[in-house]
Amino acid sequence: MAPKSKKPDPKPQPKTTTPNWPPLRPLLPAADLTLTPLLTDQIYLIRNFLSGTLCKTYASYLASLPLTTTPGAPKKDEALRVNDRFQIDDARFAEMLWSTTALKELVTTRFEEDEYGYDHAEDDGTRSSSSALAERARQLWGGEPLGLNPNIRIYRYSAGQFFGQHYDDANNLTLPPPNSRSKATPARTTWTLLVYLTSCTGGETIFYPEPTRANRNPEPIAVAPEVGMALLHRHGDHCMIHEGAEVTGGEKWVLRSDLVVPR
Ligand SMILES: O=C(O)CCC(=O)C(=O)O
Ligand SMILES: [Fe+2]
Repeated sequence: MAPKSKKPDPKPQPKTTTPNWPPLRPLLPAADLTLTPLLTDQIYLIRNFLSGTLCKTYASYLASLPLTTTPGAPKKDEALRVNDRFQIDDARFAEMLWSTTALKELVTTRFEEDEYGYDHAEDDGTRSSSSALAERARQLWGGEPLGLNPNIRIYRYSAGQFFGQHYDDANNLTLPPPNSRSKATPARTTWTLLVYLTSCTGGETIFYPEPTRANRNPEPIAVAPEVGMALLHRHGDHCMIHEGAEVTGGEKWVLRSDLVVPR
């Protein structure tokens, strides 16, 4: 009898390969976009951050990725959430999302334009000096913004799915060197970035302001997903408790990363 052939050595587990992300175009010109405060120092919106066409391309591309339904086994202290997720470390994509879109420009130089509905720096004939602007940027973002967290998360919520109330943690990470001549940068996350790729019924991201003496019962702030809208909210020690409300119709697709500053 022929000897049993030896089982081939188990193949090394294939690492999840980096997605072949569709190009980030068409995009609206950065000049047409603004970073609008919803709650100063806490929540900002960029409407039309990604174009409708691009969001359609992305939602159908992302549906081809191996999303997994959570919860698997919910860990202690984890928010109750039910959605389909995909997660990948992709520094190149994070850098593209930061630099080729309007995000970098809005976050580093145009973050206060809309604070009073107009660009007040020019009113008295003076422009804020670039060092004053940089200082205000550091205050707001918790440091000089370097880019986005390479940890890219994709969520799909179908009807009945949601993300229960929670706080987002700040995380330490090391940004890879942009080229062979530079060094890796120790960094930390300070703000959450959510980009809504679809609209849906329900599915609002809802923030719950802390009661104060002046307002013991503040109204929750609900953001309804809009195609292509980006939302930035402060996280870590200054995070507001928030949730992703249950989707009642359609699908809610979200791309999640975080703003990163030096540590
Ligand atoms: O999907 C949402 O609306 C919220 C997501 C969220 O809170 C998170 O990713 O931490
Ligand atoms: Fe969150």
